[in-house]
Amino acid sequence: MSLPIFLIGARGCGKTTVGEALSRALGYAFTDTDHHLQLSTQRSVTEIVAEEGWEGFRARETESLKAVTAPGTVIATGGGMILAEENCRFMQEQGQVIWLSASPEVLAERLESEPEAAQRPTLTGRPIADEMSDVLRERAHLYQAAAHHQVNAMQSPECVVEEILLSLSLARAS
Ligand SMILES: Nc1ncnc2c1ncn2[C@@H]1O[C@H](COP(=O)(O)OP(=O)(O)O)[C@@H](O)[C@H]1O
Ligand SMILES: O=C(O)C1=C[C@@H](OP(=O)(O)O)[C@@H](O)[C@H](O)C1
Ligand SMILES: [Mg+2]
Repeated sequence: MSLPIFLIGARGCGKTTVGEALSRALGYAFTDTDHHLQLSTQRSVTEIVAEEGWEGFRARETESLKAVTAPGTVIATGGGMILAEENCRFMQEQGQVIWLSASPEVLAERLESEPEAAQRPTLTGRPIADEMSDVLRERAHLYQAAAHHQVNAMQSPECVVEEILLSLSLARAS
């Protein structure tokens, strides 16, 4: 059985972009917890947060994670998925968890050039570069603790996919 692969990491690290490419390389299905949430509620992340607050969004995010998890699937999670211990435990038990790691400067640069406001309402109300520093300071240890493998997300999506495939094959061989 092919265990699901969960991609975790901060906004802009490439979970959605790399996840699609990884699924093609493996012949797996691809799914994204935020896309699932948007389809099932017919609302954007920004609309859900405006109507239900972050607490409401986080509860829906946990439901979404469980709904999309299946064998032979690459799952791009939202950047805050690791905030709930329940989600971390679930991902670790169900499959392989990969952290796409990048510096706050690289993340901010990507998000400034393509903000996708409907997907990414502000988390702190601060300018994006400051927000990404704050977020990584708070969350880096959570990404690290949740992940089976850490990969460098500051390279082309093709190279990130290669590094993930290498990590998975090395883990299988050991
Ligand atoms: N490895 C990469 N190199 C350069 N740009 C990237 C890379 N991965 C993603 N991007 C760009 O960064 C932005 C955020 O990517 P996305 O996949 O939506 O990240 P996430 O799902 O982790 O928030 C998009 O504009 C995407 O094209
Ligand atoms: O970091 C976060 O808390 C969030 C990241 C977003 O997903 P991406 O990481 O795919 O942008 C989305 O789930 C929501 O805006 C919250
Ligand atoms: Mg995404």
